[in-house]
Amino acid sequence: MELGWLLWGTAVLLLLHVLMELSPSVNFALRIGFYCVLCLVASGLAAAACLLVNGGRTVKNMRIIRAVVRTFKYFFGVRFEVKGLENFKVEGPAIIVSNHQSILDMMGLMEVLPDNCVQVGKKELMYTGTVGLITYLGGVIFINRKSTSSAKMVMSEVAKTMVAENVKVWVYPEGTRNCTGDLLPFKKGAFHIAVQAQVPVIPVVYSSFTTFYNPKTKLFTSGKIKVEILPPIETKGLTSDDVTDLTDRCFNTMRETLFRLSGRPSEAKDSS
Ligand SMILES: CCCCCCCCCCCCCCCCC(=O)SCCNC(=O)CCNC(=O)[C@H](O)C(C)(C)COP(=O)(O)OP(=O)(O)OC[C@H]1O[C@@H](n2cnc3c(N)ncnc32)[C@H](O)[C@@H]1OP(=O)(O)O
Ligand SMILES: CCCCCCCC/C=C\CCCCCCCC(=O)OC[C@@H](O)COP(=O)(O)O
Repeated sequence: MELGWLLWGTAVLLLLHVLMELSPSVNFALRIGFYCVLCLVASGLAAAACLLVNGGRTVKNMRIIRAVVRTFKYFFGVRFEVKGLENFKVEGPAIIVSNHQSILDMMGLMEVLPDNCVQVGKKELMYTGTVGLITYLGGVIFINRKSTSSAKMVMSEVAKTMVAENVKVWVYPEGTRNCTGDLLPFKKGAFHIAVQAQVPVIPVVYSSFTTFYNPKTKLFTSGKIKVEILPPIETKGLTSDDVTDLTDRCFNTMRETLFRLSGRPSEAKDSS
């Protein structure tokens, strides 16, 4: 009886392996499916740990979430090469901005996440079962992207509480996932908060995933992600009139870094 199950199990695994070798789209679907199942199961377990250790919604839970998510890279053969971690060592609160390529970014986020740091996320994440529960318990700030006025109100409230509670806030200023190897224009919310709270902006750049991950071509193999934490950009003395300039400066620095980390010649070099 047990031998029968073992044989069936082996046969199913072999079949999946052959299918994955034969068809890139099956390979892609299975790997992404596995990632989602892993997130859902790990979130359930982490949520129980968070409730037992910290009792409810608090940024302290991010330490537990970070420890769990840091094991995910071994399942997918993803390696990280991190530079500039010392730039996170600024005293007190800060706004961290980074590029957002895929749902896989949660691995890169947790790889470098400093203590006392929460993220801004779309409110739809709350309805993803255990993943929604863990984002809630971790203190993620939910915004309604369909309502600019309510998103702006939440962001302005964040500018006040982050200073009072000494937390860093991680924002994806592109506002959506973008896996093209370039950046989308930045939305200004993160930079408004930084100026309102008079806290530095710390840019973080992840190299392009396109060599090992591309949902359009159904590519998902193992690969290396370079991460660079750039020096903080001070905002002391800046006013709302300076937000556009601050946004542009940050965008240009991050775009140059993205191209350098991804081995793509920058526009300036292109035209020369
Ligand atoms: C254990 C296992 C676990 C496994 C799972 C792991 C889970 C781990 C937990 C971690 C979870 C992380 C979750 C990450 C989720 C990532 C996301 O969801 S990304 C999507 C959501 N994020 C964002 O959208 C952030 C960036 N967006 C912005 O900053 C936007 O500006 C906005 C505030 C949302 C508003 O956007 P929009 O409505 O599109 O309007 P704009 O064009 O940007 O702005 C209009 C206008 O208003 C000005 N303005 C913007 N903000 C402010 C402000 N705070 N104060 C004053 N004015 C503001 C802006 O300048 C524009 O005016 P202008 O004249 O054109 O300049
Ligand atoms: C009971 C309901 C069950 C629902 C099950 C849903 C399954 C979801 C399972 C796993 C998902 C793992 C995702 C980890 C968190 C990813 C956060 C993220 O990257 O969100 C994307 C968002 O930033 C940008 O959104 P868009 O690019 O604008 O879109």
